[in-house]
Amino acid sequence: MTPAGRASAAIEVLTDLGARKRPASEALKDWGSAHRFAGSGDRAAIGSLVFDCLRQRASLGAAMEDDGPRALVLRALVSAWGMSADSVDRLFDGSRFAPEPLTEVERAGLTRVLSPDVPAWVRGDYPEWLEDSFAAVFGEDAVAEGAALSVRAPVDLRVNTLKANRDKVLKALARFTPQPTAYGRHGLRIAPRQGSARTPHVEADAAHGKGWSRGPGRGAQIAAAMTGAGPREQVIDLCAGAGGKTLALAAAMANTGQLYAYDANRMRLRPIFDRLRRAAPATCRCWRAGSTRGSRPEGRMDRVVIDAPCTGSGTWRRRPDAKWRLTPDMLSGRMADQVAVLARARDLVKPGGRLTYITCSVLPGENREQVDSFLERHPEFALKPWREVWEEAIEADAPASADGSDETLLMTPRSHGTDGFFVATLERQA
Ligand SMILES: C[S@@+](CC[C@H](N)C(=O)[O-])C[C@H]1O[C@@H](n2cnc3c(N)ncnc32)[C@H](O)[C@@H]1O
Repeated sequence: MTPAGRASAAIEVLTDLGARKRPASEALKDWGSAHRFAGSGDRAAIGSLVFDCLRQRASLGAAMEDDGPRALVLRALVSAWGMSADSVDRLFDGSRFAPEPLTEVERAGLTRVLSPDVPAWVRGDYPEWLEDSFAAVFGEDAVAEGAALSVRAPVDLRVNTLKANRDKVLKALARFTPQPTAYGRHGLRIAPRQGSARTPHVEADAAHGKGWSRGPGRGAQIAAAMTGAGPREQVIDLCAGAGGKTLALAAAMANTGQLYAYDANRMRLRPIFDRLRRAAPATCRCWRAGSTRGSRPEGRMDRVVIDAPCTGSGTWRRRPDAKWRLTPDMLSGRMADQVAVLARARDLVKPGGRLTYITCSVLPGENREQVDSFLERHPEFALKPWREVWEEAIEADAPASADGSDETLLMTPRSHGTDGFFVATLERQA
C-alpha cells in the first residue's frame, strides 16, 4: 500500500470506531480481515497512525478545529509523525486510494499553534471530566503529565539471569538499540519508534523466552518488589489475575513459605495454575473465586498484595482508546471493587504484617483517597512512608513521587519513565 492508501485506511478505521464505539484493536482486526491484500507493514503503520490519533485526540482536534477522523489523521501526520504540512498536502492528492485533496481550512489547521488559553485537558489530552482529578494530583504539571501519557510507550524486557546476563542480551538485540533501564539490574528498554516505523517485534527473535523475555513494565516490577515479600513468608496475591505479580512474588520467596494466588474471576485465574506450578511448585496454592480450599488464612498473612482492579489510566499510552471510553460510572464501579478488595484484605493481614495496595491508575479517587478512607475505617493500620519501603527493595536512588507525597508513591511516564502506578504500604499495628 502507498502511504496515502494507509492514511485512507486509518481514516476508515477511525470512522468505524466512532460509529460503533468499540476497542480500537477490534476495529483494526476487522479492517485487516476485510483487506487481506494489506501486508504486515501496512497493518502496523495503519495501527500506529490510528493509535497516535487516539493518544492525542483532544489536542489534534483543537488544532484542526475539527475532531473528525480525517482531521485527526491530517494533524497526527504533522504533530506525531513529524511530516511537514507541505508533504501532507502532497500526500492527500485525491488519486486512486489517496484521500481527497485538502481544503484551505484544513491547510490552516496543519500549522495552527494551540493558544495557551486552550483548557488544560485539551493540551494534556485527558478527558474533560477528569480535569479536577488531574489538577488535584499534579497541580501545575497536569498538562505535562497528561501529555507524557499521550505518546507511544517503550518496550521493556527482562533478562533471565539463570540463562544470560544483561551484557549478552544487549549484544544479541543490538539491532534494536536497547538500553539498560534505570532502577534495576535486569531490565532493558527499547525506545518507541516514530511515524510508520514498526515497534520491534522482539517475540520473533530466536532467543526470546530463553535469555530474556518481554517483561511486565518497569513500574509493575517496582510495585512487585515494593511488596517486600521474601523467603519463608505467608503471602497472598489477592487480585492475581493471570499472575504477572504472582510470578515476581514467587521468585522473591525463593520457593519457600506459602504463596496464595486468589482472584474473584475464575476465568482470569486460569492461566496461572501451570505457570505457577512450574515456577514455584512447593510454595504456591491457588484459590479460585469463592473457594479457599479449607485453608484458614484470616489473620495469618505476613504480606497481602492487592493489585487492584482499576481504570488503568496509568496505561493510556498503550490503550489510548480506553481513556476516551472511560466514564464516571466506570470509575465509580472500579472504586467500589477496590473498597471490597480492601475489606477482604484487612481480615487476612496478621498483626505486624503488611498490606500493599497497587493500582495502575493516576486518579486520586482510586489511589490516595481510597487509602485514606481505608485508614479511617481501620485505624489499626498505618502508612509506611514509601521511601523506606523503596530503600529496602530497590537498588537505586528513590525518585520523587509524581504527586510530591512522602507517604505513598505515584510513578508516571513523565516523572519515572514507567506506566502510571500507585503503591501504598499499610502496616497492621495490632
Ligand atoms: C489489575 S488486575 C490484576 C493483574 C494481575 N495481578 C497481574 O499482575 O497480571 C485486577 C484483578 O482483580 C480482580 N478482582 C476484581 N474484584 C476482586 C475482588 N473483589 N476480589 C479479588 N479479586 C478481584 C479482577 O478479576 C482482576 O483479575
